Amino acid sequence: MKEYWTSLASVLGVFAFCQTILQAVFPPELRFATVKLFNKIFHCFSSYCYFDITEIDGVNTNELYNAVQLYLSSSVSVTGNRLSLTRALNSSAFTFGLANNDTISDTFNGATVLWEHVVTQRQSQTFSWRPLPEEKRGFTLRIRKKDKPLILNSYLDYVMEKANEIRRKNQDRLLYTNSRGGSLDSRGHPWESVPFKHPSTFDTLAMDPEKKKEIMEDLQDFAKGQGFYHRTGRAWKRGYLLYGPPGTGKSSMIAAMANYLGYDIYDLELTEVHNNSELRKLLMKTSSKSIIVIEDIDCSINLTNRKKSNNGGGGASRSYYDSGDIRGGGGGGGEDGGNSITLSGLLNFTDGLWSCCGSERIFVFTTNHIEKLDPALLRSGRMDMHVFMSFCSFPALKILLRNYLDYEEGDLDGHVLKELEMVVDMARMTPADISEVLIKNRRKKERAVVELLDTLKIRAERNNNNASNGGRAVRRGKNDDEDEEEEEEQEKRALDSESPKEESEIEDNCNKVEDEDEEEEKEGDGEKEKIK
Ligand SMILES: Nc1ncnc2c1ncn2[C@@H]1O[C@H](COP(=O)(O)OP(=O)(O)OP(=O)(O)O)[C@@H](O)[C@H]1O
Ligand SMILES: [Mg+2]
Repeated sequence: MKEYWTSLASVLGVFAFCQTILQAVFPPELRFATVKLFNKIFHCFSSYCYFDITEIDGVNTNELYNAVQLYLSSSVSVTGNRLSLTRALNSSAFTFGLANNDTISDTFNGATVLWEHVVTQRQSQTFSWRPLPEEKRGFTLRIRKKDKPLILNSYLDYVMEKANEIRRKNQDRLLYTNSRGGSLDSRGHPWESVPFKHPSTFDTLAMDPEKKKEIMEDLQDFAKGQGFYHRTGRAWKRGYLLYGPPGTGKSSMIAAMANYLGYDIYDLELTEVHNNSELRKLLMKTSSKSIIVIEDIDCSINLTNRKKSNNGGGGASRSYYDSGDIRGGGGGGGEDGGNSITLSGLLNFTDGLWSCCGSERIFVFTTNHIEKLDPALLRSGRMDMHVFMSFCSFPALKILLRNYLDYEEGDLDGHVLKELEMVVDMARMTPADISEVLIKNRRKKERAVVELLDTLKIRAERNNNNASNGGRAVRRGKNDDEDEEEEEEQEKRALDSESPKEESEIEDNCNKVEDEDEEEEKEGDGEKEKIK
């Protein structure tokens, strides 16, 4: 035993001596080259090749890393022994993942591959312009050399496709916002995200069925149109402009689109963007299969060369200038601090070369005042589809009755339906107004219909009277904003003063229905007693 320890000590001694000589004689570059050479020799004799898929690729987040993580989460949950388990904030689903530095094998077309999740601590002295995550994460894929030409590309395509499928199936889509201003998070993202759970779908959306069908088909064509866009040399993107009065379902339509296609939403708050280059960076950080939304575009950018100052209502704390710029009120640049996005910057965002960095993206702009938009924004090819979200029509009303009261076409009395049809267009009520009436009385369906009919009739009559007092409307117009605003104010005040009357009338009618209900109940009780 003693002899064994003596020989071990002498071997270690010789090894240490050689190392000291090596360090003393050879410079570090040579030592590094020697290690590299050894590695090369080792790889020559190894029958495997390795591919590193790092989480952050230079400055961008590597889409493949996220896809692999998702793809493995589905297979890991079944087979793995050691799993990492996460649940994102507000998310309903648990996600299984490969634990740090753990491995899992997978088979594809008869070949076996091995995935390793590699997590290492980032060295603190690493210099970076922005804060980096403390850990460096990545996956290493090991494939037999002989399998590499056969499977590598098709396997990675398969992984990407599967990951997309899983995401869509999980319904785990994200709503991104740039409300943090220009600052980046530790992974270099300017966007913050929350799980997107808006329940609006094309089924619940009250609008003309023909128009709805057209939009759904257009979306389907777009989603399946990779080949078409490639063949025709067009960027794989599409623009929608949704316009119409408040409460007609523009935002609901965006949610329905996202739910229909399974896309994420990027809700771009222009008032938080300080200049064109920041806008471009935001665009670069959006992923494919997403909808990029700018709501109330007419309020975010001055397109009419009118001087107007905004006192900060509704989050639009900006001043507007003749140049068509918007300047960041809170951007620290003051009026002339150089913080501005221009209309051309915005057009480049949707249409220029930068708009193609990524694919399969839909741009949606919404506005209540299409007439205020610059023709450049409306030019054909820029916003491919202009969708007018109108006041509630009769077909849309039927959808609301079905959704809120569970009334199908034949359930309602034909006479009531006819009456509804006659007044609904003239009433010019938005689906939002109508759903308010319905939701208030959803437990008493008949009362809901009576109240709705009364409200529609009163509104229709008022609109009729207003139309016959047309002189007022002619006097207005002339592009005089102050007049316009004052008239809006007056109408609002008139509306307010009318509403008590409306309510009392409606109340009377509803009381009638309630009395009838009570009588019916009494009769019913009487009958029950008789049966007893
Ligand atoms: N077409 C519609 N179909 C179903 N519900 C609707 C529709 N339009 C409005 N609503 C209801 O009214 C609410 C407000 O609608 P929404 O926010 O989509 O309107 P909007 O057109 O985006 O309004 P704004 O111009 O003020 O942003 C929705 O939550 C929804 O319940
Ligand atoms: Mg909206």
